[in-house]
Amino acid sequence: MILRTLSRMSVTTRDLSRLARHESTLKSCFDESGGEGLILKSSSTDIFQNLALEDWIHDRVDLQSRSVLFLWRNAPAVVIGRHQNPWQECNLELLRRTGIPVARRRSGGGTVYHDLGNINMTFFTSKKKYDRMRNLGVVTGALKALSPNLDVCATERFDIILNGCYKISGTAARLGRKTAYHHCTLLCSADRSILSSVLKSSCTGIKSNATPSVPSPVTNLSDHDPSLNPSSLMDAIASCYNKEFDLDCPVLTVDPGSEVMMPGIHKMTSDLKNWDWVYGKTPKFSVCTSFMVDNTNVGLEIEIKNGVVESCIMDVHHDWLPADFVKEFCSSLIGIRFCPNEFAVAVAAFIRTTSSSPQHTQNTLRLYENIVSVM
Ligand SMILES: Nc1ncnc2c1ncn2[C@@H]1O[C@H](COP(=O)(O)OC(=O)CCCC[C@@H]2CCSS2)[C@@H](O)[C@H]1O
Repeated sequence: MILRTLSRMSVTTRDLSRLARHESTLKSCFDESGGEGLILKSSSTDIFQNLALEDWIHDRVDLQSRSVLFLWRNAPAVVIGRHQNPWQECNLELLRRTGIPVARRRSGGGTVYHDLGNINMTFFTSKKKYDRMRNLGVVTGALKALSPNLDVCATERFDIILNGCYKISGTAARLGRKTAYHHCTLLCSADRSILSSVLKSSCTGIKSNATPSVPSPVTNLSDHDPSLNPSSLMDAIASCYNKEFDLDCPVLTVDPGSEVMMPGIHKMTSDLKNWDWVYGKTPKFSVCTSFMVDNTNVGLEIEIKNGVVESCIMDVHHDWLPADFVKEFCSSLIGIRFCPNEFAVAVAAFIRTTSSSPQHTQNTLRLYENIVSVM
C-alpha cells in the first residue's frame, strides 16, 4: 500500500527502496495521501528543520505530477533572504543575547521575524503551475471565510495588507528549472515589539550590494479579530487550498527531525545551520565607520568577503597608538570570520604575542570593545 502511494508521488527509486524498509514509520505521513496534491504540517518549530524539509520536498518529491502545501510555524527566529547581509538586516547583538537564531533561506527577498504567532505556508508546484496570486487568493479566501469583515488584499509585490496599509504577509520564491515554490508568512499574534527591535541593524556604516529589505508597518490579525488563532487559520488555509485546487487532501503531520522518514534531511538541516551558509554567503561588503575613544577619533574600514575579513585599515592618532603597532593589529585580523568569537581569539593572540606597553595593551582592548559592537 505504502509503495503504491509513494510510486504515485514519484519519489526516486533509490528513495523508494530505502523508504520501504521503514514502512510502519512512514505510514503516518504518506498513507492517506491523494493523487495530485498533498498537505503537510510540520510537527517541529525549529527553523532549520523546517527550512530543511522545504529543501527535501523541493529536491526529492516529483512536483511535476503533484502540488504540495506545507504549513509550518517556528519558535522565535529571524529569516533572511538568500542574497542578504545579516549584519545589515538585524540586530545581531540582541539576537545573540536573547538566543534567537538567524537563518538564511534559499529563496530571495527580505528579512522577516517568526514566532509561534506567525504562520508560514509553502506552495510547491511545477514551474508551469507556479502562480503566487492564486496562492495568496487561498490565504485571503481563508481569512474572509473565518472573518468576513476583514479588509485584506494582496498587493502588486505579493504582500497581503490589512486595512489598505498594514502588512500581514510577506512573500518570497525559489524557481528551479522545472519546479518552483512560493512561500509566505501570515502574522496572527506575533510579538511586534521583538519583531521591530530585532529587525534593526546594530552595525553602522555598511556598504553593500546585498538585497535590502523593504520595511512596512505590520499588524497582527488577532488585534483586528480576537477569534483568529494560528491553528484555526491553518485549518482554514488547508480547506481553501483543497477547494481552490479541487483536491480532497487531509492534513498530514510530518516530523522533519526524522531521518528515517526523510533520508538525507539531517545533512540538509546541518547545512542550513552552518556559519558558512548563514553568514559566509553574504555578498562582499565593507564597514566604514568611526568612533571616539579617550577623546581620540578612530576611523575604521574593514572589507568582508565570504564573511571573512579581507582587509582592515584603522586611522588612529599616533600618540594614542603608534602607526606600526596599529598596522600589525590590522594585519592580525585578516582571515578571521567577522564575528565576536573569532575576533576575541585573534585580539587575545595579538596581545599575547606582541610586545607592547601596558598602555598600548589597554588601548588595544578599547579598540576591541568598539569594533566588536559592529559584529
Ligand atoms: N512575519 C512577518 N510577516 C510579514 N511581514 C513581516 C514579518 N516580519 C517582518 N515583516 C515586515 O516585512 C519587512 C520585510 O519585507 P520584505 O518585502 O523585504 O521581505 C519579505 O516580506 C520576505 C518574506 C519572506 C517569507 C518567507 C516565508 C517562509 S520563510 S520567510 C520587514 O522589515 C517588516 O516590516
